[in-house]
Amino acid sequence: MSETSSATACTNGPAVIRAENLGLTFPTGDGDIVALSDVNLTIEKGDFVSFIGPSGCGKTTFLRTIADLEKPTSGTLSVNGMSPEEARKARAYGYVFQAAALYPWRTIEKNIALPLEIMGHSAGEQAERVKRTMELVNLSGFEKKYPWQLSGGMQQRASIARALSFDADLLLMDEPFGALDEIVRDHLNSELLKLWARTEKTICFVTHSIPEAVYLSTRIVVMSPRPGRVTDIIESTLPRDRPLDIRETPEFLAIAARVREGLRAGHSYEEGSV
Ligand SMILES: Nc1ncnc2c1ncn2[C@@H]1O[C@H](COP(=O)(O)OP(=O)(O)OP(=O)(O)O)[C@@H](O)[C@H]1O
Repeated sequence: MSETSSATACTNGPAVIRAENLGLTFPTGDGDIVALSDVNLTIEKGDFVSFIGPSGCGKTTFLRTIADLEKPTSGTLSVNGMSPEEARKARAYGYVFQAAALYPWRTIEKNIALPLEIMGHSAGEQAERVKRTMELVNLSGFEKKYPWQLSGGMQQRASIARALSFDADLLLMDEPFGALDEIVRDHLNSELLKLWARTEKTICFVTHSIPEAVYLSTRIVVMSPRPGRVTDIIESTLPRDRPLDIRETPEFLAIAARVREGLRAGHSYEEGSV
C-alpha cells in the first residue's frame, strides 16, 4: 500500500484511534526534530496493530502521543472519540513499557493494585481485580513475591497485568518483550495472543522484530525515519488462532516478506531486525 492510500485506509466503524495529518516536532538546541510527519491512521476496536521501523522513526512518540505524554504540533488525534487528554483522564488505556517498571518495595499484587489504589477502588474490588488479572497472565501463586524474585518474563507479565487491572479497552505496549530471550519471548507472544482473544482488547504494539509483528498483528504499520512517517500498512491474512508453528507457513513468510519490502522501501532495512 502506498503512503497516499494508507492515508485513507480503514475509516469505517467506531475508531479507537484516529490520527489525521498528525505531526510532532521537538524543538532542540540543534534545531527541530520532526518525530512524526503527516501520520494518517485509523485503528478499529479489537485490532492488534504493530508498529515497526528503524530506531528514531517515531514509534514510541506515536504511542506517547496517544497516551497524552506528548502533544501533537499539527493534525488531530482522537482516542475512543476523545482528545488524548480526555482519554487519559478517563483511563482509556493501559501502558506497558519496555522495562517492567515495577516498584521493588511492593509485592506483585501490590504493584498490580497500584492504579486501582490511585483510582480509589475499594480493597475488595482491588483484590478481585488483582486476582482476575493475575490469572489472565498466568501469575497466580506469585501474589506475595517481590519483583526481584521473578524472572524477566514474569515481571513483564506482571506489568501487563497492571496495565489490564483497570480494564481499559486499549493496551499500548512499547517493545514489551524486547529485552527477553527468544524462548521466553515466543512464549509471551503466544500468551499475549490468547489474552487478546479472551479480552477483545485493542492493542498497539511497538516492535523491532518482523516475525513478532507478523505473528501478533491483524495489521502492521511500517514506519520510516527523517521525518517519522507511515510508509505502509499491511493487513494480515493469517487466522486469529495462531499456533507458534504458523511462522513456518508460506502465508506467514509471504507477509514477513511484504513487511521487509516495506522497510526496504523506506530505505531502512537491515538483515534480521530493524
Ligand atoms: N523529548 C524529545 N526531545 C527531542 N527529541 C526527541 C524526544 N523524544 C524523541 N525524540 C526524537 O524523536 C525521534 C523519534 O523518536 P522515537 O523514540 O519515537 O523513535 P522510535 O521509533 O521509538 O525509536 P526506537 O526504536 O529507538 O525506540 C528520534 O529522532 C528521537 O531522537
